[in-house]
Amino acid sequence: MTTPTLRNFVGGTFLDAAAATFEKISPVDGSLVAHVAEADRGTIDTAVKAGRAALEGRWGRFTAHERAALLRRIAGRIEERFDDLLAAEIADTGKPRDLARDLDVARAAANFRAFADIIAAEGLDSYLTEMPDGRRALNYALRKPLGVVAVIVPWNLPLLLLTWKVAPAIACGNVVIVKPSEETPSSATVLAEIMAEAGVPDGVFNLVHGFGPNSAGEFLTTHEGIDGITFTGESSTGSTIMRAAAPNVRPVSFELGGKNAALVFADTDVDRAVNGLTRSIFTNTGQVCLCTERVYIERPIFEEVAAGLAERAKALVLGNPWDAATTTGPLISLNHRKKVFSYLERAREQGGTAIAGGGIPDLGDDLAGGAWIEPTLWTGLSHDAPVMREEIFGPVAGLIPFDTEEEAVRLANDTRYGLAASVWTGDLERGHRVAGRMNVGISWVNTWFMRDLRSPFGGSGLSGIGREGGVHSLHFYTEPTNVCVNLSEVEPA
Ligand SMILES: NC(=O)C1=CN([C@@H]2O[C@H](COP(=O)(O)OP(=O)(O)OC[C@H]3O[C@@H](n4cnc5c(N)ncnc54)[C@H](O)[C@@H]3O)[C@@H](O)[C@H]2O)C=CC1
Ligand SMILES: O=C(O)/C=C/C=C(\O)C(=O)O
Repeated sequence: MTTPTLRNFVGGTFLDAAAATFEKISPVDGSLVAHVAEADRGTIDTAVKAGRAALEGRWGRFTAHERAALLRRIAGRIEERFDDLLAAEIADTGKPRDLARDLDVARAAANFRAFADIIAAEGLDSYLTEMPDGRRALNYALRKPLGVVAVIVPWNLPLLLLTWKVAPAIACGNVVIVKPSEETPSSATVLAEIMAEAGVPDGVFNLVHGFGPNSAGEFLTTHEGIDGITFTGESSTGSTIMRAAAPNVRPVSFELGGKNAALVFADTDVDRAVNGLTRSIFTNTGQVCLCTERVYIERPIFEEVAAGLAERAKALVLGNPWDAATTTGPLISLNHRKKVFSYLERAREQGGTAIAGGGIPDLGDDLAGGAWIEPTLWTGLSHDAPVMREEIFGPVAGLIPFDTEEEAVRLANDTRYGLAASVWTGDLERGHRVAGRMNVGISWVNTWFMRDLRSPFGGSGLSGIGREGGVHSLHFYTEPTNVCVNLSEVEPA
């Protein structure tokens, strides 16, 4: 089979020529997945112009009802092209087939349907105003699209995160220029085809490939024609993008890293907690911003929970993503493995004990070139160890005992991140109380990653700015114009 060349999609057309291309390498075995056309400044400029033309043309006159119908057509087409998206996502990430099927691709369709429903149901923010002198007025806020929105996403859940932003942006009448991660260009390219097939007007969805600094990412975020930026990725990249947005005072929505804690109380159902924690530590090889990397366990059940988790970690099956038995894929790249492995080395140097994993597995010659790493759990580390403080973004967590609820809350909140937490307890009153005290955007009780797309999603501190989801997305992707109509017959002189 010939290696595909993935192209930029601008103004409704896949562009033929690109000055430069780069290679996408499989994290499963190091093989070549695709050649990818890198967008230069000129390509970004053409995309901005195509977007602006769409806003000024037919797209700018679409009603909310028409946009909702379009989103539903896109969702339907995603389902028809399900197998292509699945293959693309697996080729780029190496994630297990069942995970890509049930999470990534399924959520892509769900994202479009959810925002079709949300935009169709959206009402106006309105007030009947009564002035002290007896005059009355009707105040209502019209919501207008921001305009040309830059969408920049990472490699961990490429299609899920892309559609999580594209769906509400389009629902609100914007045009988008999306830049997937250089590590995961394939599913976004299939999505561009789907957009055309679903009848999205030219220029509404534009796709540019490339890297961050001195490449498509930087060219996009610094372009004067961009009206807003939505980004998911590393906190330091968010900071760079914020600087890029500053000269033109553009709004940003950031979903950044996390160092998420789980609090396990002695009154919990241990089997249930171990099930949930196994998912929360190891799903997608720990490469979900919501994954648990710190587990605080009440002392009386520490050994039991640690043993249960270690047993489950050792039972995970690493291997070919298409094998039904595989539960765990590789990390995204050898480069990322180097970073994750450095935490394992440091944990060992600092006296940690790996009760599961701790190294690089030998999966045979076929997979020797892949970015594999063992699911790893540490005990014996202090709360100040890098494994307990810094975002690792891999299948690695540290377990630490605690003695009181107050101590557990203090440890969990002792971080500059503020994305997610989970609380495991048989006492629901305690569950509500502790979940509410977590300084995070998302706090789960006796579960993890159970999403309602209408609820606010995002983090505080180093974990982000703003919330997306439901009406929160509509607020980011629109600019309100308040209209005040005097209902009285008089106007004071
Ligand atoms: N959701 C999350 O919390 C995620 C966190 N990470 C963390 O980030 C680390 C690095 O992963 P990367 O994919 O390299 O994250 P990253 O933040 O560097 O990249 C995310 C996206 O931003 C783009 N980008 C990078 N620099 C940019 C710039 N200056 N201007 C505009 N766009 C730019 C990238 O090309 C990519 O599309 C991981 O090891 C992990 O710790 C990674 C992915 C998701
Ligand atoms: O469910 C979502 O909308 C998002 C989940 C995960 C991330 O945002 C991430 O890993 O970055």
